[in-house]
Amino acid sequence: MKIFSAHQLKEADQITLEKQGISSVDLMERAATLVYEEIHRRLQNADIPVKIFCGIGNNGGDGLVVGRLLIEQGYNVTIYVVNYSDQRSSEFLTNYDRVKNLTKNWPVLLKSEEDFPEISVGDFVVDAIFGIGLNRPLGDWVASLVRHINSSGAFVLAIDMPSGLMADAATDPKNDIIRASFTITFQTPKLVFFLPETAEFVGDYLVLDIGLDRDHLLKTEPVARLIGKPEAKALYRPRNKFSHKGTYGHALLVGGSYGKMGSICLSGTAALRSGAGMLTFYVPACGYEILQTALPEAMVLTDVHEKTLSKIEFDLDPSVIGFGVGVGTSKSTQQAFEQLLKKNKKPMVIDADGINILSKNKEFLKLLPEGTVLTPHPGELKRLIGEWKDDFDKLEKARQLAREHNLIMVIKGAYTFTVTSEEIYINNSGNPGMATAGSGDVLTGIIASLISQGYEPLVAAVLGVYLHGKAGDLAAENLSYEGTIAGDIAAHAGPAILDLFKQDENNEN
Ligand SMILES: NC(=O)C1=CN([C@@H]2O[C@H](COP(=O)(O)OP(=O)(O)OC[C@H]3O[C@@H](n4cnc5c(N)ncnc54)[C@H](OP(=O)(O)O)[C@@H]3O)[C@@H](O)[C@H]2O)[C@@H](O)CC1
Ligand SMILES: Nc1ncnc2c1ncn2[C@@H]1O[C@H](COP(=O)(O)OP(=O)(O)O)[C@@H](O)[C@H]1O
Ligand SMILES: [K+]
Repeated sequence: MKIFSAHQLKEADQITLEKQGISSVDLMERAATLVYEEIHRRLQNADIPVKIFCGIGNNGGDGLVVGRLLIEQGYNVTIYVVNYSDQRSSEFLTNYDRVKNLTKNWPVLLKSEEDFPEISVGDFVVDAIFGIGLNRPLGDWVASLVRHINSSGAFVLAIDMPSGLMADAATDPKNDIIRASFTITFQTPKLVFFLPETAEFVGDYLVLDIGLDRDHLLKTEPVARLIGKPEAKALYRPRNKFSHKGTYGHALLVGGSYGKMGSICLSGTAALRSGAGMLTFYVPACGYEILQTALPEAMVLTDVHEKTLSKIEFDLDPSVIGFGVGVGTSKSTQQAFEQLLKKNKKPMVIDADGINILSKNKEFLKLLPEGTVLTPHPGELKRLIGEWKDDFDKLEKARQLAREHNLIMVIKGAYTFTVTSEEIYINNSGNPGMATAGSGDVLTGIIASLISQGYEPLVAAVLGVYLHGKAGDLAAENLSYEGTIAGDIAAHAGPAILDLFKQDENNEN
């Protein structure tokens, strides 16, 4: 699914109005009617107080329409107008009159803190104060209204965006932002729904297709793409009946150290479980028996050194090299990595201490082959690109590094972002059960495996991240979040591939 900026959405609104020959009041009616239907479907005429807080722009206009439709349906609704300015939009005004015509009363006007109504835990609050038009922090009393709503404990449904968040810019965490229980958003989710600093304000979200012009949206380059099952399925390439193990490449995983051989074992298991034709480990000598025993399908080459890597030399022609898992950052390992980079031309996936070594030796970056995939978690990323001011700054810095060295940056998190010099892909699978030691090692193995099978590194990263998350989801279905460990994620890589072709009841990933 494409993610558009506020500017792009406003442009699409305009084009839609022209092409469909409708007014913006009509489009607002259409969009807000869909919101009303969702609310009505959930509340089923329950007798709970519905309190709708409307701004004076078009987000407020949506709130007025929703309020009118709920009143017509017999709900117990109070509409409040958050009168932060006199510049009411014309769509707001049209719907303001429509509410008056229906109820014979004007909505309740809020102009300062003294006007705030009581909000009880059992109320159903609708936040229609600001949508994608917010472009600066909330003013004084509006900010305290947001605090008032947040501290009420009531269920809060945000229309389009939680008020206080901007669609495509960072919000200072000190600012007040509606903490929505649920957000119903129009046409596409917004970028801030997925960023660690802002995602928590959105709650669960639902995207409503409000019928913006399809042709225009199709040809508009989005700010990011959300990768769910349909997108992942489109990337998957089925196997040829007459293929053999050579068709699916030979993955070489270099890493491990004394006491950390499990990490590379997890990567290797995931690599084979996601389809690599052959797998060789290159590890310190102490890993030999461990790996031959734990994963008999793999071959093992060893370093002369017992506990850490000191010289990476092998007589095979790998399709991909995965480096860094459990490898440590000793001086000799750093040197061995440098020597490997100097002679290697094969695609690479670099994780964990491999990234830490790059951070300590920035000059190694220019030795990386084109399209190298780096898979940092936030700590590793910080060592690599330095501190960031906010999530947008982080994305920009990651993008700059990607551009400078032709890299694919897989920034891991609850929503993993894959960033190239041009594009952003946001993964929509995975769960908190994956916050467990070694789950990142599994991802390294899956991405290396897909590259070894012939997928382009970017496709391997995007599809690999999706399959990894889905494998975590399938594992947690049987084992619970708490009971899922990294090995279970690796074991479910195959079921995650099978799941691409399963029809879902609710059409979600
Ligand atoms: N036909 C359509 O277009 C459709 C639109 N739809 C709905 O419209 C929503 C966007 O509406 P909107 O553009 O009117 O912006 P909204 O978020 O209501 O803000 C109002 C104005 O407030 C201002 N402002 C900004 N920050 C401020 C601040 N901190 N403190 C005070 N004022 C501030 C700023 O104006 P400014 O002062 O910058 O000139 C801004 O314009 C969208 O989210 C969706 O819900 C749907 O109905 C689908 C069809
Ligand atoms: N809450 C979560 N939701 C979805 N995925 C998660 C969550 N927590 C962790 N993950 C995923 O688990 C993996 C953790 O990787 P990492 O931090 O490198 O772990 P390790 O170093 O233990 O292998 C990442 O792919 C990340 O996206
Ligand atoms: K809102």
